[in-house]
Amino acid sequence: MKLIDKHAWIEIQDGKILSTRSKGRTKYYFPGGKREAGESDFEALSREINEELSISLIEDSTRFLGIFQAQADSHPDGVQVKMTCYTGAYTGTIAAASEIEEIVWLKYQDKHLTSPVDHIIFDWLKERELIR
Ligand SMILES: Nc1nc2c([nH]c(=O)n2[C@H]2C[C@H](O)[C@@H](COP(=O)(O)OP(=O)(O)OP(=O)(O)O)O2)c(=O)[nH]1
Repeated sequence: MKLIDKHAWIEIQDGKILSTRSKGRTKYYFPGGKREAGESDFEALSREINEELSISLIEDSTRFLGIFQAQADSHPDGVQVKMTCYTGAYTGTIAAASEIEEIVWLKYQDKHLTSPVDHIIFDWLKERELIR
């Protein structure tokens, strides 16, 4: 089984969760990406988040949330994506950069606009009353 190992940043404000859409895509994804050789978890996460959202994550505030796995969107059946999710504070102003075309704040009822692994994350957050 092929496994795509990713880190993702979960940012909730006012009960809504930040999500992104890349150029040429229809589904919304949580921001993040794959580790490059030699990077720590925080280095990988903060690099990806800076590239996609133009902000800097603050290392001391970063907290592990959970690991979630499902079929990867836009890949053949059986390819799974594993998302290691973190929360954390940041400096700067969120603005779409590089491949990101759109940034949205989604409610639980918007879950269907996202990928399978994000459905699991939405349910997990809703059970804990972290999103509305
Ligand atoms: N960052 C992120 N990736 C996700 C989410 N849900 C989900 O299925 N993925 C999948 C989409 C990508 O097809 C897959 C592989 O990521 P990748 O880092 O290899 O993607 P990529 O930009 O090279 O895109 P791809 O052409 O391989 O699809 O991870 C999500 O919420 N956030």
